[in-house]
Amino acid sequence: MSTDYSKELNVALLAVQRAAILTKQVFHSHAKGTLNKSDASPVTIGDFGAQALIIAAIKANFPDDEVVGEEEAKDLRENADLKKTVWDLVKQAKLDDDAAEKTLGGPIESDDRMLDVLDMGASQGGNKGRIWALDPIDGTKGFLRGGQYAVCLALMVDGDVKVGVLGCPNLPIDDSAPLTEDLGANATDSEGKGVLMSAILGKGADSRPLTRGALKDATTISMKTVNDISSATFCESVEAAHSAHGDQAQIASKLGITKPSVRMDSQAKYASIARGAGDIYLRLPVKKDYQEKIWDHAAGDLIVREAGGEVTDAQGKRLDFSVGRTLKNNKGVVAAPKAIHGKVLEAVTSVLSAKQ
Ligand SMILES: Nc1ncnc2c1ncn2[C@@H]1O[C@H](COP(=O)(O)O)[C@@H](OP(=O)(O)O)[C@H]1O
Ligand SMILES: [Mg+2]
Ligand SMILES: [Mg+2]
Ligand SMILES: [Mg+2]
Repeated sequence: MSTDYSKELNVALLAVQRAAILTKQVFHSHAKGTLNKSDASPVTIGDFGAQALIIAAIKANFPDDEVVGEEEAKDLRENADLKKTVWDLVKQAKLDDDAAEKTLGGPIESDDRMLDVLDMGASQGGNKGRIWALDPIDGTKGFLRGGQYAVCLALMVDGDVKVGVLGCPNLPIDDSAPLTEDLGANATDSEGKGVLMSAILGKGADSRPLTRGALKDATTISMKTVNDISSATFCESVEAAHSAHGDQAQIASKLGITKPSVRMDSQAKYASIARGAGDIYLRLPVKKDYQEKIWDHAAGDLIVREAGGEVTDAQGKRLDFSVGRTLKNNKGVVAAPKAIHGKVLEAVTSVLSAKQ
């Protein structure tokens, strides 16, 4: 096993690239096979298929690694039609490059094996050993609505994130494309779209086109220097239930920001600030008891930090990925370039303490 994580990164990049072939196919089809999960959030055939493909690739290369994946096979075990639909998609999703496809272990052998592989995402996480955090489609609501979504994969070792990859099919390839409101709605994966970002701890962050997932073609990315916070661009969730739009508007106004926020689904927010298309990402809790999921943050947290940012919770604590499937030690997320993070956090504290 490599100690510089280059093999892990290579596998993760290719696995995310392959999974995105599947999600893009579903994105363009009318029937997305949407089901509602027990917490009333949606899951689609794209989520199931992408999770199976990525776990298969991880297990082919690192059989002893564990995976904390968002989805499970239960619904497919109970519904033969759904299982067949997902299997038809999974069978077809292949990289053009034979050598790369071989690196991922080739296709999954059978539909039953696909279900077993999907269920290998049941790790409870923790602070010991090698554990991957996988969100096969982050921003499922955005995916369904034609907004941003991301295929997210990160490797943690002893609870610390070492490798992070975000595949964003609907973000511009061009790192300098401005972050505009229309990237949040009516997003497409037409020409010029589709970016794959990554980071290895201590080695910086990169971006490359999603169609070229290998290590080649990478450009280094970094956050923008913000000389005047009042001109910063801040982004937040589209879903008002996922973060407190009202509190975030007050924080922005305290910082003198007059531009409206850019709302977009998924970890595309982390990706966008990491490359300086936006500057600040705020995610303040709506419900006190909601615990953020590690797969919603692991890759983005590392990519932003490696691009020169700081990511904390609303109290200024680093996100703690070592305590299970959720970030139970943290509330909220505040991500910004290192130089201004302290000022942003001051505004967060002042707005939140005024609410008590
Ligand atoms: N009440 C809540 N507060 C915060 N996040 C929530 C939430 N309910 C669901 N989520 C998470 O928000 C994620 C999407 O984040 P965003 O709002 O930034 O697009 C969802 O990921 P999935 O779409 O993978 O399920 C889900 O895990
Ligand atoms: Mg979900
Ligand atoms: Mg998610
Ligand atoms: Mg998801």
